[in-house]
Amino acid sequence: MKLRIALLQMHVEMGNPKVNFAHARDMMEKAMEKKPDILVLPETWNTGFFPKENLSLLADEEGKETCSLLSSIAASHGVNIVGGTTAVKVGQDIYNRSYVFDRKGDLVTSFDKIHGFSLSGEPGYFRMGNHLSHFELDGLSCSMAICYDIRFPELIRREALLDVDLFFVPAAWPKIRNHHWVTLNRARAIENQFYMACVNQAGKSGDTEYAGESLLLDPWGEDICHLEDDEDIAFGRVDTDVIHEVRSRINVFRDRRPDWDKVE
Ligand SMILES: NC(=O)CCC(=O)C(=O)O
Repeated sequence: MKLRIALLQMHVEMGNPKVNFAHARDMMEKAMEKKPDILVLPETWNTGFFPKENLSLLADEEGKETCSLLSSIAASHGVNIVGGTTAVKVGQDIYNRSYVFDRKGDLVTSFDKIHGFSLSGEPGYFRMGNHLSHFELDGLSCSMAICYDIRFPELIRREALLDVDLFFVPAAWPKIRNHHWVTLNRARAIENQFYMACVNQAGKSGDTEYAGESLLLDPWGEDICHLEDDEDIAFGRVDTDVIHEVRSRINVFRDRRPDWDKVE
């Protein structure tokens, strides 16, 4: 199976959801000129990561505005959308949440970021998730982690054991640690032998300069496409035959020792 992925490396205006919703719509419409099968957005593209003074006022109530926009673009263009994340308010709680829509505009799944980035105080503002994500798009087995989550290989491996073909990573990763962003994503792709669609914010948002460097990695950890630091859209192809080829040459899923903790 072969699918074309569009990585929407977006600049996000801190604390300005109105501007960001309009901008996300424009970028999705622009990406659709090349008719990809899946659109992928970055982390917290509605509010920025994240406006501490008024997050509760700015977060999307029940995710309604996010879902309405993503669902309408998905249905009108017949495209799958991995909607990055938005700050979503449910009752008194705020989640860093991803919504995924299929080509009909139906909600496939939602997923909440698991590890709060304590350096930015995220756990004090967001309620973190407790569930793995696993879903299908056009018959492709998919999963996801959000930004800081990629520093936790034990989480990604648990997801990978669900026989994942394509792993998504929406992020708001600063330029100051861009080598961590690229290296960690590449390592996760190599060790789990799946494709990774990693989409970061670009440019300055609030006080932070984001790395950009969104990338589509193949199961050898090689770049299929790799953006620079400016806002941009990249396109690349995922081919499940490549996954089978890689796993038949070095079959870590067959050779692994889940009983390792009993080895002396
Ligand atoms: N948005 C984030 O989770 C930032 C993570 C990050 O900057 C890091 O892990 O380094």
